[in-house]
Amino acid sequence: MLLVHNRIKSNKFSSLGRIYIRYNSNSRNRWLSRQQGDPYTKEAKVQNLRSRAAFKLMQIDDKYRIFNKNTPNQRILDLGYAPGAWSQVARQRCSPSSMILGVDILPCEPPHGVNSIQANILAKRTHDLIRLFFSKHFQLNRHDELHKDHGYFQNMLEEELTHVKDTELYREIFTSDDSYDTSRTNSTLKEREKFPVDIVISDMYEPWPQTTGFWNNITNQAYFRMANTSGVSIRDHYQSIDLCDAALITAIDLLRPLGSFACKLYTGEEENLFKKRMEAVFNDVYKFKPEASRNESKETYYIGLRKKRNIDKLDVFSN
Ligand SMILES: C[S@@+](CC[C@H](N)C(=O)[O-])C[C@H]1O[C@@H](n2cnc3c(N)ncnc32)[C@H](O)[C@@H]1O
Repeated sequence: MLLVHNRIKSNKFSSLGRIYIRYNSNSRNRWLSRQQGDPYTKEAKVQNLRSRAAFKLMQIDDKYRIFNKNTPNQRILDLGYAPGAWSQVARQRCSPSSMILGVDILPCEPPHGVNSIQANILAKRTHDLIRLFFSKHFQLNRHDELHKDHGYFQNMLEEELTHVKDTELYREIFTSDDSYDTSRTNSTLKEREKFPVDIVISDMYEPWPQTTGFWNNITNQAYFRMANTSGVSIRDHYQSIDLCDAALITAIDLLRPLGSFACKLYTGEEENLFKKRMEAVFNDVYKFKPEASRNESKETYYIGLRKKRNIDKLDVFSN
């Protein structure tokens, strides 16, 4: 990431003082010419996919069969979903009755048939919102169809959380382990409510280049809060490990036993430790570099299948 003093570059934003700019013009030009000649970028346009990243997930799914069109009512959580290409793939490859929730720290209009919230996955409240979104007990807007097509219901979800958080039923279902009243509902249902997600996919890391709309100087500076790849591999690796751990913790907390997981990692010296943590959570763990991932990129993908039961987070992270 290039730190510049904005006044040096341009008078336009001088009152805002310092800003971070992700690209200098050379690296931006390199990026643009690579994109222009890239067959996956072209094909993404033809197929109306929001980015070439879609093909990486397709290739992961072709090999490991994460999605299943014949399984109804699946619940899919897409972490770092913006601009939405992975969610589009999930939408295409899951049954129409499946629910997909995209979470991103950036604002983004989700693709058709996908819901979204703008939230930081590192915050516990984000986990609460995700659980509430997928909950059968507290299902929102049963009567309207709004949530089926659009993601613009975040305020309703936040409001609902404020209302239900202190209720006994919420505590019983979401927070207590032992004192749950099984006469109210059976234990399978309880497990489904506590671990409501069938598939977690995470491509969290670099944001897509923004060509329209807001720019770095918007008031809440969302662009600063995420991890941009810097080109300095050691920095990229550690930031990536943090986000992979955040995705793994989300999977421990919200993914159902036997559920599936896929996440992107920028390789580096802590990769083996991450792999061990994956092995503590999933029965089958694979590392895979899809063809659509550029050779020169340090990204690789970890796939976890058949999540184990009764995982102790402390055990996973004390290795
Ligand atoms: C490479 S993009 C994802 C591309 C997406 N999978 C697609 O196919 O369109 C990575 C995304 O991760 C998001 N991100 C980074 N840190 C995050 C965090 N802590 N919480 C939520 N999203 C985050 C970024 O905002 C960015 O949009």
